[in-house]
Amino acid sequence: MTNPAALVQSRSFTTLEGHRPTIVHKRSLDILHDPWFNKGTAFSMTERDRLDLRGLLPPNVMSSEQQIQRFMADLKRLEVQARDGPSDPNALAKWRILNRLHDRNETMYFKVLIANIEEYAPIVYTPTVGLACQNYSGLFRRPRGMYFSAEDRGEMMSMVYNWPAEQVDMIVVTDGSRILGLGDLGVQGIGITIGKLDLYVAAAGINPQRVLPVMIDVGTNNEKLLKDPLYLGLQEHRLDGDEYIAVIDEFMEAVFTRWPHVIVQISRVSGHSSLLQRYRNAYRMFNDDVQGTAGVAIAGLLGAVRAQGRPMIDFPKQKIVVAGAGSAGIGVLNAARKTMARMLGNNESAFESAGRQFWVVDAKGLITEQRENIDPQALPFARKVKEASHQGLWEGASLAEVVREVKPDVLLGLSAVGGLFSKEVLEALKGSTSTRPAIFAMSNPTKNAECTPEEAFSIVGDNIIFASGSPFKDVDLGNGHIGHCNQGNNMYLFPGIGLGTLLSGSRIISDGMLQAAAECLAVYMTEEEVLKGIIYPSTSRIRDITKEVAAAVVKEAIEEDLAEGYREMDARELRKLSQEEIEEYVMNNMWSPDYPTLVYKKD
Ligand SMILES: NC(=O)C1=CN([C@@H]2O[C@H](COP(=O)(O)OP(=O)(O)OC[C@H]3O[C@@H](n4cnc5c(N)ncnc54)[C@H](O)[C@@H]3O)[C@@H](O)[C@H]2O)C=CC1
Ligand SMILES: CC(=O)C(=O)O
Ligand SMILES: [Mg+2]
Repeated sequence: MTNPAALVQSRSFTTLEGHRPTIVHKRSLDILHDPWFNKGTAFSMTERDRLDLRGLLPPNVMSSEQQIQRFMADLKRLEVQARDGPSDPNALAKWRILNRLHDRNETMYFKVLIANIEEYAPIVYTPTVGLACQNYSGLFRRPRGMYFSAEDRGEMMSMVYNWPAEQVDMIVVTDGSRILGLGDLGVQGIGITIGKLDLYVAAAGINPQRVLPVMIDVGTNNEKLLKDPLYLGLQEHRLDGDEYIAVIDEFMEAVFTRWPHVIVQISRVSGHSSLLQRYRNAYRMFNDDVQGTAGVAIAGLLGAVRAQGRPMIDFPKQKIVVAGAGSAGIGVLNAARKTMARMLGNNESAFESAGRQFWVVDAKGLITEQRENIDPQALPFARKVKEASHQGLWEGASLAEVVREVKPDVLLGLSAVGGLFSKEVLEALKGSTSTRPAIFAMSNPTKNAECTPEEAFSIVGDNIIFASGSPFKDVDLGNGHIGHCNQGNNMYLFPGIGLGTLLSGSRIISDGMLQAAAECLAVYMTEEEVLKGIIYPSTSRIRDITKEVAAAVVKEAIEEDLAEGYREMDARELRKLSQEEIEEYVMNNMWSPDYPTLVYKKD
């Protein structure tokens, strides 16, 4: 609505050239992607509202001086090479190069990623994505995804319309509170949602135009970030309680109003279990840290039983020590107990006796019923004091003591404490009663792994099963033998759970669908591979395993009568499909990175 006469007039009143407004014929992302007009984080709040930019930038408005400071700090940091452990000193540089390609040409980016997934999954996902999140204020260039902040309360329903895509299939959302095992990274946690969605595209073939990374910035309790003048997020302490829930409620309502068929994957949020219970029957959503991790661990635990040359049905006999009773650990414990109970007859007494197979150690040691202020989630796994004392154990016994007394078949870590499986703990595991003890050092990123495969094989012995959350190289055991290092990461499940849910059209993600996904992964490896100690596929097979997982999820949704169909495949047609046809249907709906022919058409 610019009046040219008014413009001419305003010119005669202003003395400084720079005070004249610039007329733009663009809005929203088109401005952010235009180097002539883009101001990045320096767009003021009123400009963000005027130009439909609200939600497309991190919430903290920066001055141009601060922007330059941030850029210079980042440039200088290059000189002090950012390292992610000894494995790859150039990891962050690779992340930047890939990120730039992602911004320029998505088709080419995903072609590169899919063709070299084994090499670049560790860059766009764990471990390097953790480093990228830690350095995000410096690495931030072109925004990707949406930001909803505590200050956007009351506005979210309109803000979602600032996103340019008419259809969104997959949202991964975080509040940045617990990024991998790296703690509270606030707004910088957006990086993990981008990394997870990269895997949705690369592994599940979700169309990249239909994915949306989301950061819900409710503040941060990271004191360093609260004081950093260059931090991009809200510099307030985190909201919690009802205020926190109200923000997430508003977000969920907004995205499901605009995109009723979207699937929301919650990742690394603070109110993990209550949020899951709050939304799982109302929305198409799941929590990958709780449910995805549980499924991957179950598949691995069953693989470890097979690797001992025993049938999977022997799983309920396994003695399992779990280090870490947070969202991931409790998710695994509940799922493992249910799986055992099902194998034992699925009744009350089966469930009771399954519970006795677990010993849980957290930061305060062994959890028994004597624990003060016990987390209600951990309570079902607390050992009875009398039983513990018969075993020579007590409330708060150390991990090494527990391993020494229990002599477990499995030692599983989800503690985020690097090196927790110390020499003493691994020495104790040598006393395991298993013919082939299994070690799952599942914490991410690399430096948080409870132990390395070298430590495990060299201390416990060659005849073990080893898996870690972040990738490590196999170990040369000498004499031509290889100690396999499996990657036990929820990335083998969440893309297939999302794709299967999408293609089935199920309105919710049921326990049965999650169980079907885990069972599919558990039987994916051949007997021969499992006996060699290979219990998870290599990343190079992630597209294939994802297709299988998605097909298993579709099948289960049909069996549970939840499938409502997708596009022209309605519920009736879906029900007629054979197993092979379901797989074909899944494959035919996976996006591939090929250039389409473009034709210009006026709106
Ligand atoms: N491999 C995978 O697919 C996944 C791995 N993870 C990893 O699991 C780790 C934990 O994640 P969350 O459960 O979300 O964290 P959390 O913060 O909710 O829980 C951490 C738990 O570890 C316990 N802990 C701390 N110090 C300990 C010690 N010295 N000994 C024993 N336990 C100790 C704490 O008491 C707490 O129970 C992270 O490193 C994360 O990256 C999480 C999800 C998936
Ligand atoms: C893999 C993953 O989701 C985590 O470490 O949190
Ligand atoms: Mg996670």
